[in-house]
Amino acid sequence: MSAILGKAAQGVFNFRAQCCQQDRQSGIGCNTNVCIDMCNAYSLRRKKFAWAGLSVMKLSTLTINMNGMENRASVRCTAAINTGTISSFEKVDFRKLQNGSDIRGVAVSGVEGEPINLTDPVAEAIAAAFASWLMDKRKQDGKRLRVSIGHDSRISSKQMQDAFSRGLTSVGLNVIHYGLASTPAMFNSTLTENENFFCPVDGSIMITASHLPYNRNGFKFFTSSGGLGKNDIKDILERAANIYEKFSVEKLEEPDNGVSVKKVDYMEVYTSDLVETVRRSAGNIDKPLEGLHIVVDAGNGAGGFFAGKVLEPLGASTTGSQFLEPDGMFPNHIPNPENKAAMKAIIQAVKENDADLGIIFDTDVDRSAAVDSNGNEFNRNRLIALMSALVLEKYPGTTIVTDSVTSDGLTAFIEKKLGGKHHRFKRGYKNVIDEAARLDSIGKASHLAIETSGHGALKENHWLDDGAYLMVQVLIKLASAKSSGNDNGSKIITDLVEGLEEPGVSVELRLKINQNHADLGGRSFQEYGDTVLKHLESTSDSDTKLQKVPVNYEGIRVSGYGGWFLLRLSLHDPVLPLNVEAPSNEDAKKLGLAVLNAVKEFSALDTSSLDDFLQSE
Ligand SMILES: O=P(O)(O)OC[C@H]1O[C@H](O)[C@H](O)[C@@H](O)[C@@H]1O
Repeated sequence: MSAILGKAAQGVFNFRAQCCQQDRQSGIGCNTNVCIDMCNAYSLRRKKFAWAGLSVMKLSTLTINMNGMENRASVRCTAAINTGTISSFEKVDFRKLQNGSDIRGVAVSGVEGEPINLTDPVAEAIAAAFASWLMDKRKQDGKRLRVSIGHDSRISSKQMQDAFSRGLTSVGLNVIHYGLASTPAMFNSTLTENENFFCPVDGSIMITASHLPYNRNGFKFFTSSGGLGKNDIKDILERAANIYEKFSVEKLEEPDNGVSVKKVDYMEVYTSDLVETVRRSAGNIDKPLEGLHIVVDAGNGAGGFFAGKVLEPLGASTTGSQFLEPDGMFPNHIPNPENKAAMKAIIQAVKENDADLGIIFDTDVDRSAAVDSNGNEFNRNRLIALMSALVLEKYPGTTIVTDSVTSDGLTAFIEKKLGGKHHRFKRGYKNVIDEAARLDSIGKASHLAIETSGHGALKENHWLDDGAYLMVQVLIKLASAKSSGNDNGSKIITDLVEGLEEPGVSVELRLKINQNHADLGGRSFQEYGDTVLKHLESTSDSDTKLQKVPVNYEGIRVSGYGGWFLLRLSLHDPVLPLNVEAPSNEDAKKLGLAVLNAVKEFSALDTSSLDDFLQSE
């Protein structure tokens, strides 16, 4: 199989190399968007493409139509055309595309210092590599594997989708396009039993870079066992680098692979499942949210469906919902519930519309947050407290697994008020989910894995990391309160987090490690960061005002001055994020100063954000 894979993958790349070579010769410049259409014409209709006849005018038309951007301002179309101009076969360090358990890169030019590294050939190589990984994992029983592809609203997503599709079909996999979709829906498609929608698929890809700026893009991969982990991604990128290396060596051969490429509206299936879940839990009432006013803010990402396809069928009014239309330039605010401007926008929408509830999603809808009718946020610790309360009503005593930056007040709330157990683990949604599943599998019942970032997964939902499903839990609570005669809007939700102690001050400062600094002395930034952390640990041990937290899974977490700090290594960046929580600014500064005194001798560490915090009023 791998021989076929190599051959087929080379076929596509050789053809693309020819396209782009002719492109250069014609003096037009290598426009990747045009190559897309040629290669589709080639691999799907198996016809050779006549390059010479394209005029510059036609190039633009093709690009605009292919990007599905007909309705956008012309300035954006121009941006997209420019972004397609790349030198396709430059050397690429595939390892650099790994971002934890995701792949992320720059897909659009125009941002200084951020050259494109997610070109079409790179995406095709990754697709072919994913296919080979999947074929190794699955027993095929002679059946052709099928893979679903969805994408968020980014301006490069459609282009990436087409490149990915070519990479998969080139090695003989069937492909089903979902178009605009959410990350959780893509995972769901590996579980759905519905042949009308070609489900379940053997594997699934979401094209997204979550909340990152418009010029980035990336891939998340799923099988029915869940999202791929770090090691799988490393494996796929190594395979992709090999595939990429080999092209332009052999002559083009037409793969006789008889693949099918289909398009279905899978979001229809996913959203009707969510609707049915609420109806069922509310006692099979058709419109259990009738009379409630709920506004949604999708930040122009992929989450706009939640208003029209989930809330309205359930009877809620969604007037005043905002930024539901996809726009990959994200003109209103960053689609990220951790972003202050985003939260401000949804709070304002709730207040202006006198709504009962506000719901906000990130770009690809694996994260969410809510706002009650008074504008109180259910975000970060408060979101975890709310979800813990809902989950512990159903599963008393269960363990809630969270990331490492959660507050002491949250632990007290989960354990003392709700009667559950709090297992504060590491940052990273995949880490949190895997840990909850692991605990559960060894008999320590765990039903919720959730991060302060808004990622959350329930055991009952296959540990699927789904911002929409979290909000469905809130809707179920509102619906069942309504059906039992409690018509107080979101008050029932607000009451659930009563008693959660919140810190007076909570800050996150990100201390950068300058990788080119002589103080690293040949060490990696991880090694350097570890040395900083060890030093902080020993200075904290000798400070009588500070106590190291006994159970801690990442970085150095220390209690003192009525609060705590955590210094740890970022999952992705050469950065040591520092979280500090304390009853007052004064106490927070004492904690910050303890950190500064310990780390200031490390000259490659940029402590300016901590200095600024300590000097602030
Ligand atoms: O370690 P950091 O740089 O703070 O990033 C950590 C965060 O990275 C991404 O946003 C992941 O989606 C989160 O699950 C994770 O918690």
